[in-house]
Amino acid sequence: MTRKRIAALVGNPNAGKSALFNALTGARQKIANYPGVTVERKAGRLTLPSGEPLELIDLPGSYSFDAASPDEEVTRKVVHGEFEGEATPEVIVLVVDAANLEQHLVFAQEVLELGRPTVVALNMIDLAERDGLTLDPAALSAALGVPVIPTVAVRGRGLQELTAAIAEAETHAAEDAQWRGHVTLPERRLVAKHMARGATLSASARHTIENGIDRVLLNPWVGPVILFGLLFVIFQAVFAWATPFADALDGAVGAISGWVSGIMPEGFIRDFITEGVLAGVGSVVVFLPQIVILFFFILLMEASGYMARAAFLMDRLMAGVGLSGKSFIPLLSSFACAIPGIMAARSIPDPKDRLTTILVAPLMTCSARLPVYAVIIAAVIPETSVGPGIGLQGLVLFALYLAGIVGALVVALVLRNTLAKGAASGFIMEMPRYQLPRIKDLAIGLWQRAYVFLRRAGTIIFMVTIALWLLLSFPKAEPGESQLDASVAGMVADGLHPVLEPIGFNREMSLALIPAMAAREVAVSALATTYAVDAEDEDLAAEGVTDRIAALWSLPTALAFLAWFVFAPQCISTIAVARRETNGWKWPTFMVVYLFVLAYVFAGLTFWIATALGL
Ligand SMILES: Nc1nc2c(ncn2[C@@H]2O[C@H](COP(=O)(O)OP(=O)(O)OP(=O)(O)O)[C@@H](O)[C@H]2O)c(=O)[nH]1
Ligand SMILES: [Mg+2]
Repeated sequence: MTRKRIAALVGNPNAGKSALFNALTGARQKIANYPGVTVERKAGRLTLPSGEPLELIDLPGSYSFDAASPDEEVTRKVVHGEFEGEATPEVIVLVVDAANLEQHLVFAQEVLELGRPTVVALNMIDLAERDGLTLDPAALSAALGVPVIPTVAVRGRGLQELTAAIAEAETHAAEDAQWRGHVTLPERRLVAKHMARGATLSASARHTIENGIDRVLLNPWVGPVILFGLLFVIFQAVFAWATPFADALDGAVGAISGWVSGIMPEGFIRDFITEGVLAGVGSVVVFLPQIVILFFFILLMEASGYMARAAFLMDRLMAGVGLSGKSFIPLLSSFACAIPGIMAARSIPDPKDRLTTILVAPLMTCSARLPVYAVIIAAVIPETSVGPGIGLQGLVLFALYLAGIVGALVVALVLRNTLAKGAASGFIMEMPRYQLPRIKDLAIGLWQRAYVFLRRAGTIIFMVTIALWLLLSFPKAEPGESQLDASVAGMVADGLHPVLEPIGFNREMSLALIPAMAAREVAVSALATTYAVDAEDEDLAAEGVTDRIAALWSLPTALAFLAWFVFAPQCISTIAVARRETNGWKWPTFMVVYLFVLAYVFAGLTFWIATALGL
């Protein structure tokens, strides 16, 4: 048996490599309309026309083999066969953006100089047409000395031809190796210019609309206002739009719980289902609508091309704290989850910039905090409006996100002047073209996020909540004694509570913090389960966690809890990823310590100030 052949997708960032990879292998790698989306190598399987399988590798985008950033380093290593545990790819699929040909042909020359069997995918032909360009693939093929296949990755156009060419390329290795290029960058640029011209049959300028939009969105005064307004709308929407759906889900969970109580005899199993599964896990699942709405906006920003504009707008602010717009995208990705955010920092060339970005990424409000914020806000912040269309709850949510952002900027400023000293590096990022998001991509993206959220609820959140429920349920309380007091969990809470009491935390909150280290949402399910187990009668047990918090917590206590969650490093996976990305325990340890200190101090300040103000 012969070894499976390998082909690698290589090209500039944002050329559509991952889109092609997905289309060819049926994978679901992340694609988005800004440079630097893929930061790791990913392998998939492609079946050639002969029926033979081929391993296709998706790689991070690169401007040159003189790797500047860790993600480009991966590309260089894989292509040169220096990547551990992987053979050198036989075929290179060079992906170039048809609408950006001149720019993409610079790196293309470097790739062709390797003299390997290469096939060029002239991708984004549709965008080139939109821009009024008519290209001549045959002319380009003649100039490059390798086959050129026009493709539209996102519509599946040209895939068969590309697959056939990949199969062919393997058998014509020697013939393809005729390219002998130029060595210096200015020379390559000149060659790229000539080749792009030679491959362009006609060009009519149709850039005006795009430039017009950018004149507004990138305007130094108007641009930030629009960005800020957009973020504001997002957090209003998270509350306003989600409410009917969240209420419906909440009602459904309550109804199921009532039904189970009705048909099942009293006892261990019934309590397990109602107090552990439904009250606990159910209290997290009801936040699905909020999560979906948040991701709807994030995906929209990613797909349209606005993300890179936002990075550009933020560059000046970021430079003020010693970072650059390059850090903005990893930080904004951390709104979803700090893990991909920290990994996205691989596209930052400067090691100290990158380290600082990794260390502050957990301060950005990840989506796992959303259920925690939402439950506390719903319980203690009145549902009033403070202006036309501006709800107080959405405003508080916005303020919490803002607190995380400001915290990250301040910490970055301190780090850049102490531990990770250095001047702000320049910011160069190409602006991707605007695209209308495709409904199908959006739907798949939302489905994936919803699935991730529900899978978390069904696995880690479920298991941790059940473990906590067991600890809460035993030993059984004597008559007249509260179940929380009697249980093992109660004893643990008693141990931790003295440390947290000065900053206004009650016993249930202290207890909830421990399992929440596994996943932040568990703070909600832990509180819900604690209150369900500890409820003295059926009526109390039927109340949701929001009502119980509203009844039992003072406003300063609730605000202190929110402040804690803005800063606390409540997530073990993030710590693990930080270890992997910084190659050691030193920086993750530092990260955990500084975040806990900030959490304690700010929760305390919030509690004391709120109490002093008589809230
Ligand atoms: N109109 C159009 N859009 C495309 C095409 N191929 C990809 N895109 C879009 O272009 C953007 C970039 O695609 P990706 O596949 O993420 O690009 P990439 O080369 O993997 O980028 P990096 O991972 O950052 O190096 C996404 O928004 C895609 O939806 C195409 O043929 N036509
Ligand atoms: Mg990619």
